[in-house]
Amino acid sequence: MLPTDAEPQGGCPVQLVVADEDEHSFSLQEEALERLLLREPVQDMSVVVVSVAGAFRKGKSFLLDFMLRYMYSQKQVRGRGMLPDTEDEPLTGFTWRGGCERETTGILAWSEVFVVDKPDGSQVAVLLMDTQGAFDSQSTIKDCATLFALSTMTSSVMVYNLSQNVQEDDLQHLQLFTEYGRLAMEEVYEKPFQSLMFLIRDWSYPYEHPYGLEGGRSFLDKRLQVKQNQHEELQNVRKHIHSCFSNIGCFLLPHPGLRVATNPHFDGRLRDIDGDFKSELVRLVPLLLSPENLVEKEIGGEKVTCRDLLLYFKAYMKIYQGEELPHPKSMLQATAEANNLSAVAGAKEIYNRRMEQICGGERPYLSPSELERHHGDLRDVCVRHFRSVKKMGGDEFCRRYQTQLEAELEDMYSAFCKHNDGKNLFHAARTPATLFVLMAAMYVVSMVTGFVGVSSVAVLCNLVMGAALLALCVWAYVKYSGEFRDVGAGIDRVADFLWEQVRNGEEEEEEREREGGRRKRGRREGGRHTSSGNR
Ligand SMILES: Nc1nc2c(ncn2[C@@H]2O[C@H](COP(=O)(O)OP(=O)(O)OP(=O)(O)O)[C@@H](O)[C@H]2O)c(=O)[nH]1
Ligand SMILES: [Mg+2]
Repeated sequence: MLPTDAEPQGGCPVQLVVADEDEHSFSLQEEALERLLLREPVQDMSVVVVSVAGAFRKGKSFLLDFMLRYMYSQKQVRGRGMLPDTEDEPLTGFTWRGGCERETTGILAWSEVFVVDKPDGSQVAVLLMDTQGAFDSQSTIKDCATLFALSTMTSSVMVYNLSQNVQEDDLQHLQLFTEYGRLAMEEVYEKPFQSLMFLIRDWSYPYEHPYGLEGGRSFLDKRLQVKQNQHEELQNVRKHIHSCFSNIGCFLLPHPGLRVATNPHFDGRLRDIDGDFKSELVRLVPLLLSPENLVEKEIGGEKVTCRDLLLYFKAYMKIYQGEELPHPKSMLQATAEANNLSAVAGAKEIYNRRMEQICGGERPYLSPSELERHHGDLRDVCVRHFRSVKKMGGDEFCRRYQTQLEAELEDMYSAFCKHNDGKNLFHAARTPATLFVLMAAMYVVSMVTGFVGVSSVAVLCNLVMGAALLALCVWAYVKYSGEFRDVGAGIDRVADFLWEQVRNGEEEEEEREREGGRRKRGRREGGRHTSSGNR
């Protein structure tokens, strides 16, 4: 048994990842991590990282403190047990407490990295890590996924702490969080993570599956079994979990007794803990931490040293702080988004199909006003269709997608307009016609100015005519061959510009004439009024 003075005196919990509650962001305490991992003699040793993660308020930190006791007991007297001689020793280490509000935030590690001699003679560094509990009322799904994923990615043994049973949603969350972790890993490994230990607390069915590792194995085999006639959704979760971890185990732990669970003054002393719990705990902790069972952290089949772990931590953190990863969402939000997106896609499909029938591919040119009328009608049909599809998320949420749909329909409309314009023969012939008119005008002006003797202007006109002829030839070649399309587009732009100038000139002229006509009519009517008044 562990002597009292072997309690974790020297060490303390060190915050490695700090959670910002308001911003829902995380930051790595690089200095603390460096102090922890870059110290002699552990920095070049292979590292074993044991972390405990799962929902909040389920005794994770409490369990880690027993692991600490075990590590200190190993350090002091080989072969001694993990429980202290005295039954009245309070449990210290990672901060734990009773009550319903969360305690641990971010990720913490124990300040002492333990050096352990393995039976094969090698020395490894053992790091214990505590993680913020998932699903507390202040964290979003993304926060929970980030911490869980970071914990999984950096540990060699991950204890998934569950209460009473393995529910389907426990598996679904594990799937979501590990997928989020896998996404952040640059290289794709067949089995990206190492050991996963399902730890079921307060196991109440020892008559079906006995406490401990063996009972856990038979229970988990049943739970994670992939069956032929199982629904695809259930199969996928199970296959995913099997594909993520190289080694999966399960341990069934009994309830520690009512004093542990409900007494506000319980301070962790063994006297208050049920015998069954203590005897199973003594079997559980060595399974994870005894020298022969230690699992060294590997990434891509390579053992990781403390120094490497520091680099991995920094790299993973950078990815989670960046914007390139998708945001994990709550089940309802993800479903509502999928519903709305599929309704948007359905409405767009209707619009596209009908517009294709009206003005698509082989259909002849349609007047722009007619096209706009069709677009208006169809837009209403599509929006009505979108609204009629049953969707989750509520009115306000759906309105956002309706606005998105309307904007996308306008984009599609402008693409159809362009396509329709392309079928207008006169539109297509605008560039050669403009160039041709330009050439003819330059020819006439050059003839007249040459005749009158202003030869410099005549030469200039000839030059412009030559340039227009060259542009016409190049344009024709581009249209025929489909090469140098940028040059063709440039010529089109110049021709359009000239065309618009001439048209603007004509419109201004017409406007002036109309204005003049109105004034004349006004004067005539004014004259008529005064003459009738005189009469
Ligand atoms: N029912 C039950 N309670 C336990 C068990 N182990 C510890 N507890 C009690 O659970 C309470 C919470 O313990 P913590 O270790 O602080 O829980 P935690 O999971 O770290 O909580 P957060 O840090 O808030 O996520 C304490 O009152 C413990 O006494 C257990 O196996 N079963
Ligand atoms: Mg805790």
